[in-house]
Amino acid sequence: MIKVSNLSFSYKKGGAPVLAGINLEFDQRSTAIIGQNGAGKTTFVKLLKGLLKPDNGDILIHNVNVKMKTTAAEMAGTIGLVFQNPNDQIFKRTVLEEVMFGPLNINMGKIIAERQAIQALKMVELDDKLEMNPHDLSLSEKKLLCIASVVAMDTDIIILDEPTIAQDIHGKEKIREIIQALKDKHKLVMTIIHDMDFVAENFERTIVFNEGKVLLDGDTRYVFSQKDILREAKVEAPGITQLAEKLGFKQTILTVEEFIQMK
Ligand SMILES: Nc1ncnc2c1ncn2[C@@H]1O[C@H](COP(=O)(O)OP(=O)(O)OP(=O)(O)O)[C@@H](O)[C@H]1O
Repeated sequence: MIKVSNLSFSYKKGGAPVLAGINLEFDQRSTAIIGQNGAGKTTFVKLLKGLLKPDNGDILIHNVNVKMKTTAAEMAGTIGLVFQNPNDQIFKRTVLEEVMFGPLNINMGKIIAERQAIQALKMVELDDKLEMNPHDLSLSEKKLLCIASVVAMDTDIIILDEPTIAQDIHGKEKIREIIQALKDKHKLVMTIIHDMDFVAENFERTIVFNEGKVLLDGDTRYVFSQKDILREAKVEAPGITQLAEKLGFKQTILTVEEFIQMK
């Protein structure tokens, strides 16, 4: 679905690279991108989305080079990106207008755009707030609204930047269900996230970024078994994984349910 070759980027011309020599391929496996603050994760997804231009290297999405996509609508129809901070994304006067904006922008007709928007708002349980001003929603609801705005566009690739921040247990459960529904529709769901329990429970593949490079990449279970490399990247496996390891479990445990079964 996505092929990234030899990708490099720096914010200042001739400055230190924020990303250097990234080679990655993405298929439909749900993928978490982890790594310490400043590792380059957000920069990487902005490059995928075409919001930044690479200094070097290529990004092919469905075999088309991102460089060749010229209009905002063309880019928007390919990848949906939900920003970490909803205030960077929200700008319309009502919840419904906000979620219809994306579909209309990629040239869906008004009737279809409204249907898509209402379906997406049902998914995040905000369909009873269609006429509300988005800025009057709680932070948790604003984040769900931003997810709905991207889901409504029905792109094959959906990237969520820190979706679980500001969510309580109910909000997290809702996000879990949304991710599962997107996976069931064979979408590539990618997330940048610091919540390792959520990674272990929901993502098949995990990529560890460190100082602008890919340090580790593989099935989530394999990645969380590599404790020395994780330490180098200054990230920790989930608590339950570490506990099982300390208790001498041979297999890498990812969830409480697995832990109970293995006991
Ligand atoms: N607009 C910008 N201008 C200049 N430097 C930037 C800009 N945005 C990010 N950076 C720098 O690029 C580096 C990588 O930042 P990036 O936001 O991609 O990291 P990250 O892994 O997503 O971090 P976090 O987990 O904190 O979101 C950091 O050193 C950051 O300070």
